[in-house]
Amino acid sequence: MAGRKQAIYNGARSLADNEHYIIQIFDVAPCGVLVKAYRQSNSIEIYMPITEGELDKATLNRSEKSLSKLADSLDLVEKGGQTFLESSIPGISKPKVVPSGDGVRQFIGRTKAGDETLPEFLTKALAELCKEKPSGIEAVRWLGNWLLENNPNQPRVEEPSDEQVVEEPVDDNDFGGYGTLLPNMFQVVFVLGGPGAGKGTQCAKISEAFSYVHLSAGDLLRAARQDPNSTHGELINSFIKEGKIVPVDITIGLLKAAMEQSGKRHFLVDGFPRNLDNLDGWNKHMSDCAHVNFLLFLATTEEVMQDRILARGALAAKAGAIVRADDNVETIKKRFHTYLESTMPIINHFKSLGLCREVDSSPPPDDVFAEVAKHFV
Ligand SMILES: Nc1ncnc2c1ncn2[C@@H]1O[C@H](COP(=O)(O)OP(=O)(O)OP(=O)(O)O)[C@@H](O)[C@H]1O
Ligand SMILES: O=c1ccn([C@@H]2O[C@H](COP(=O)(O)O)[C@@H](O)[C@H]2O)c(=O)[nH]1
Repeated sequence: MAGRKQAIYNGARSLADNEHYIIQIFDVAPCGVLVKAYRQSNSIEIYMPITEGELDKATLNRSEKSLSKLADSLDLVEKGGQTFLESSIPGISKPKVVPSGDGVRQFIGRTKAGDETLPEFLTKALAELCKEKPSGIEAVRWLGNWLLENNPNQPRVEEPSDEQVVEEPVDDNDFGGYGTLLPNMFQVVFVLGGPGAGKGTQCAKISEAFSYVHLSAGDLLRAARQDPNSTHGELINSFIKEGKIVPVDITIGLLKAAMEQSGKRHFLVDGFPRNLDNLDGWNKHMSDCAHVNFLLFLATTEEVMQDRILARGALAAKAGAIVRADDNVETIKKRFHTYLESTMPIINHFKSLGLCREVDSSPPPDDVFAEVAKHFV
């Protein structure tokens, strides 16, 4: 199409490889525009389609000024061993690596169909087909019906809002976030802040207002500590009393099991990842099944946090409830130390990725929530 159509923009410039390129933009309305960069030295052409939606988001039109701005914003990027054109204008999607060759096999291999991978699901379907032995076109019809009936990803009546999201095509670029977002993945917001910053309080409000499942890593560890079947009870106990961070394999095991058992897709992971070991463990065990949308950071002073924790302990004691083993001045000091030394670098890491949403959690709970909610709408 680009070859036969008249370009609506023609220009020339050097790109990141210091080679000279002819840049042309073709109008392919109503689909959008097509950018072509032609490397003169070896006649290589690189194309970049831009949809009408992206043009709208980027507030670009087909005027000479807009097209020139678009052409000036382009550069080359390398992804997955391929060279793409990329625009620095917000609203225009970043190029995606389309799996090919062995990448296709890996992509299909890790795509989930319920609790199974896609190849496992398809193997089961073919095994059922062999048992039934329909012939001719009937075999195709039978297999189609079986896949439709047994597809674990089809919308379920009891989960309309979550499933609706799962069914929609997901655009990683619109979404941003940490890790690759594939259909059916868990979607996660990490919630961090110092001890007593109000993470649990805000998570309760978010989960109520926005249908997220609240998973507190601390609560899961405390529950596992009490579980007579858990082999880690004593270890967890000693780590919590010392304000130290429990080895990640234990915490990830609890988080992953809770996510899978919930049958839901959207989670607030409260109080995790608390250190580099936690983040590495997450990347190792969860990156193929979970996408982190952003990190919510509840920030307040050490004084406020200490007052809140001590008040929480006093209130529990007064009510005859169990006082947390770490809600005492001695352990609070150790928890602050761990927070500053190990957790702040994780928060700063997410800041550097542009994925940290910070809210001052010093005001009363409802005022904090009014700010927090802005990040979820
Ligand atoms: N904005 C707020 N203003 C006043 N008190 C608050 C506020 N947010 C939470 N609290 C109170 O402070 C105490 C600690 O809050 P919360 O349990 O939500 O914090 P947390 O960050 O989850 O703590 P931890 O890390 O110790 O689990 C609770 O008693 C809670 O009721
Ligand atoms: O990922 C985690 C979360 C928590 N811990 C330990 O539990 C306590 C209490 O956690 P809260 O989030 O404040 O309820 C924390 O001090 C750690 O000792 C953990 O090890 N890993």
